[in-house]
This record gives sequence, structure tokens and C-alpha cells, in this order.
Amino acid sequence: MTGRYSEDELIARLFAPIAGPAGLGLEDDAALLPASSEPMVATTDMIVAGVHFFADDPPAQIAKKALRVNLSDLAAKGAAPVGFLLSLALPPDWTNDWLAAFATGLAEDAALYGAPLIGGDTASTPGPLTISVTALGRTSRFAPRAGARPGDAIFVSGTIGDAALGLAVRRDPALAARLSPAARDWLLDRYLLPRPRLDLIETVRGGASAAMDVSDGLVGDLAKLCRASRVSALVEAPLVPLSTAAQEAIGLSPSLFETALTGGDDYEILFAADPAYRPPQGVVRIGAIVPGAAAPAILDASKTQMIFGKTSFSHF
Ligand SMILES: Nc1ncnc2c1ncn2[C@@H]1O[C@H](COP(=O)(O)OP(=O)(O)OP(=O)(O)O)[C@@H](O)[C@H]1O
Ligand SMILES: Cc1ncc(C[n+]2csc(CCOP(=O)(O)O)c2C)c(N)n1
Ligand SMILES: [Mg+2]
Repeated sequence: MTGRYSEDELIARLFAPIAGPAGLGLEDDAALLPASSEPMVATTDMIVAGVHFFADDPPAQIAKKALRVNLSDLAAKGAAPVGFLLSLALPPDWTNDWLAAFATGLAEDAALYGAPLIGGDTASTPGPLTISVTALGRTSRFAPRAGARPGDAIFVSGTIGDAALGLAVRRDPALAARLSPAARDWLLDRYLLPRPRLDLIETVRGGASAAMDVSDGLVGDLAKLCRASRVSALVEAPLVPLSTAAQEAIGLSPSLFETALTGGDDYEILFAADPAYRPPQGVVRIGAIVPGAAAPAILDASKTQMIFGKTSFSHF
């Protein structure tokens, strides 16, 4: 295709303006980060068209999602962002306008979250659009997955299930038509654009014996935290925080409660802490860590253990 930036041009025109000093103008082989007394935290997550987002989603939102899912991992570890690397595999049909809008969205979030671009890689692909971000952060105290102890309480931030229900709304026009416009818009937005909980960094550092972000689904992700900590858990499903929009959707179709608990894309923080710990507003207790190696038990309103078709999203 003609009339498009070359590889060098697109880096110089679209990405170099977003780069922080450590990126050396995106003209070097590698980034150079200054030393610091605080340990460095590194995480990477990729998003793939048709798997993590829809290829026709707005490019600015796709860029933001790619960055935000990584910032969510930093937040869950109590780390403040230092910068990020971006690897892009572009399918044959990309245009300058598409890529400019992508870069604009990325620039907005780099500024919003104080996370400058410091490098990356760009390649063509015969496959779907694939975006990989590696985020770096620093923390005075890393909250591991493996620190939960029997007796700890389990907390979760925000509301659970909105993004999974937003995806259900995208896939099911009949569900979309039955929801109020406000609920539909809320759920669709929560799917399109994660809100990484960097506002909870101090909470995680100060309170969490173990922490992780909820990306694959609350039930399955809690099982991962428990496995890493060699413990089990009891969760009271009625305590799991739901938005008004999620409650409306579940009211229309009760099986969507399972979708909310297991569907993923929440990007909220799940953590264990001493039971005497008093969480900040917007963080609620949903259960307790117990001894044992069994998968966490999720109890419904009548204290009966819930059985799930699958407990979280899995690629394979
Ligand atoms: N291809 C890989 N090579 C090396 N390590 C990997 C690879 N894939 C995953 N990991 C590691 O496995 C662990 C679990 O990764 P996983 O992607 O399940 O967690 P996550 O990134 O927190 O969750 P999510 O990707 O759903 O946001 C992490 O320590 C991650 O670094
Ligand atoms: C189009 C479309 N179909 C399905 C989903 C659901 N989904 C895909 S990956 C994932 C977990 C996080 O990914 P990872 O574990 O790779 O970090 C979830 C919940 C979606 N977001 N978009
Ligand atoms: Mg991952």
C-alpha cells in the first residue's frame, strides 16, 4: 500500500513525541533508566484483535487498553509507573489516520498516568493487530500473590463483572435492547476502557498480605492467589460489589451473575489483609482466607456452594 508512513517515519512522527527522556528520542537501541533506591517492577501483557478487543474499536481506546491492562498489574503490586515499552504488530490494512489516532490515545494516557513511552518495536504481520506493552514501575513494598495467610480477610475494589457484561452486551443485541440506555452505556464503556487502580497503590503497599489484579475473572483469579499462597478461601457471593448497571443486567437474566463473577476484564484489585484492616471507601470485604489446598468456595445467599461452568477466561 502507498501513501503510508515508513517504519522510521511512523516512529519519528507518531511515537517519538510521546517518548520520555529515558527513551532517548526513540533513536537508540535501548532505553536508559536512571538508578533509584526503590526496586523496579516489570510486567508485560499483550492484547490481540478478536481476542482482547474488537478490530473496529476506536484506535485511541485500543491504545489505552493496551497500556491500562499493564498499569493495572503495576497497581496490584503497589508500584507507581516509571514508563513503558510498546511492541506493535500491524496487519496489512493499517492507515496513517488509524495510527495517528492510536498514538493520540496513547499520548493522553501516558500523560494521565505519568507513564512515558521509553521504547518498543514495530513489525508487519499477516495476522491480527497485536499490541504488547511492557510496563515498568517502582515500589517501596511489592505486594506478592503468595502472601495470604489463613485468617486474612479478602477485599476487592470497585465493582465486579461490568466489563464481562459489557462484552455480553456487545455480543447479544437482544440483551442490549432490554437494558436501560444508562446501564448499557456503562457496561460497554467498562469493557472498552479499563480503569487501572493506581489510586490504590498506598492501600496495597500498606494493607495487603497478598494482591493481584482481576483480569481473567474474580473466581479463577482468587484461585490463583490462593494457589500461590498455599491456602484456600471462602467467599460470600452476595458481598461481591456490583454496579447498578450489572444488577439491572442480572435482574433481566440471572445467569449473568456467573458471567460477572468469572468473566474477567475487571482490572480491579483483589487482596488479602489482616481482618482488623479497615479498607478505604470503594474497597469491600468479600470473604476470608482459610487453610487448605481446595479451590476457593463461593457461597450463595443461602450459603450453598456455587458451581461454575468455568471459573475464569483462559486462552487454551
Ligand atoms: N510466555 C511467558 N514467558 C514467561 N513468563 C510468562 C509467560 N506467560 C506468562 N508468564 C508469567 O506467568 C505469570 C502469570 O501470568 P498471567 O499472564 O497469567 O498473569 P497476569 O499477567 O497477572 O494476568 P493477565 O495476563 O490475565 O492480566 C506471570 O508471572 C507472568 O510473568
Ligand atoms: C473480543 C473479546 N473477546 C473476549 C474477551 C474476554 N477476554 C479476553 S482475554 C481476557 C482476560 C485477560 O487477558 P489475558 O489473560 O491475556 O491478559 C478476557 C476476559 C475480550 N476482552 N474481548
Ligand atoms: Mg499476563
